[in-house]
Amino acid sequence: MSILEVEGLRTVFHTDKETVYAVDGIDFDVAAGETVGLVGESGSGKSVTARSIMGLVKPPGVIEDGSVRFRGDELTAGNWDRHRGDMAIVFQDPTNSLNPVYTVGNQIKESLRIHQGLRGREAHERAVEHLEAVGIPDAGRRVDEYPHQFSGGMQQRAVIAVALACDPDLLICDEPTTALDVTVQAQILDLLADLQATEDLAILFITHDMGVIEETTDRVNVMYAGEIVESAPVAELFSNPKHPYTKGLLASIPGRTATGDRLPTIEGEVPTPSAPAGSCRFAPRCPAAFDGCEAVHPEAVAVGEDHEAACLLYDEAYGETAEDADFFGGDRE
Ligand SMILES: Nc1ncnc2c1ncn2[C@@H]1O[C@H](COP(=O)(O)OP(=O)(O)OP(=O)(O)O)[C@@H](O)[C@H]1O
Ligand code: NI
Repeated sequence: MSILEVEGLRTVFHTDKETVYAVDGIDFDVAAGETVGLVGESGSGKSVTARSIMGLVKPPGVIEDGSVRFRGDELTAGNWDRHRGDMAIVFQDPTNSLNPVYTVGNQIKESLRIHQGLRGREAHERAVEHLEAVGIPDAGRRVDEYPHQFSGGMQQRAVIAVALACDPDLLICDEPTTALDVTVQAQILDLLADLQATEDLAILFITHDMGVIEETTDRVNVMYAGEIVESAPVAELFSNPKHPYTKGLLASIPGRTATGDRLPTIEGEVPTPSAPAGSCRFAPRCPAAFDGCEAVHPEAVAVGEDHEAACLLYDEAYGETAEDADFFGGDRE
């Protein structure tokens, strides 16, 4: 059963200069106990998606269209408060998530008080348990320490403990390991996998790193300039990528392409979507683009079992005219 359903979500920013279609009509679901990935380069709309789900979009941003349902309850009708303890979010930088003037324990206890009505001794003991559960050694002592006394990795563990103290069903992780060094990053990913198994958590995992996606997720949504351009179960996406953008992201994983010491990367960067999509937003960077791509907006079509891509190469009406070349270094010498 899906606990989160996102349908036709459109979140725009009305700035003085232009309207930014940061999230432009996306659909995806997260089932109970499942880890769903949202991957794309910087500026593709991942964080705005997370904020939209959590009800954290602030002016000049507005959810203009679509639906976000938590266990069937429409959140965009202003119902976020009813689900405050059901969903939690962990951001990239733990230093911004922890309050420097309170002990780590007090921040967990605050969450326990609000969401579970626990106080005093009971809250204290539970806070220690939460720190132990996220792998903080000597938790009974460290519960009374301040965030600055924790290393970066320990701070992110503490942030996760605070998030879990409200006993959520859905945890959104927005680049939770990007600010950490590689070893610590791996430890945090292991921790999330363990927690998911023990707490039966659903996780929406946001990252720009395809390597992390492969290790962490069950299902992947690839995002580009406000749109989901491909979605599939993780093994299918990695063995049988369809969208040229996905192929480009995969080719940039170190060690994945056969030879050569230079990583093939996609040239250019994600454009700011400042007009409704009338064409493929990836076309200007796409090695497989053909005439139709600049004129027609591609809709998502089935390209395999439980696998969709929004690319004219796979649209019956257009794909015939294009050549499905093996670009991005498939057989590079
Ligand atoms: N407050 C804002 N005002 C105007 N535009 C915004 C605002 N916040 C985000 N955007 C725009 O929305 C788009 C998506 O941004 P978002 O932060 O969601 O990207 P992202 O995929 O999370 O990137 P990153 O990997 O860098 O975190 C970008 O074009 C960004 O400039
Ligand atoms: Ni982001």
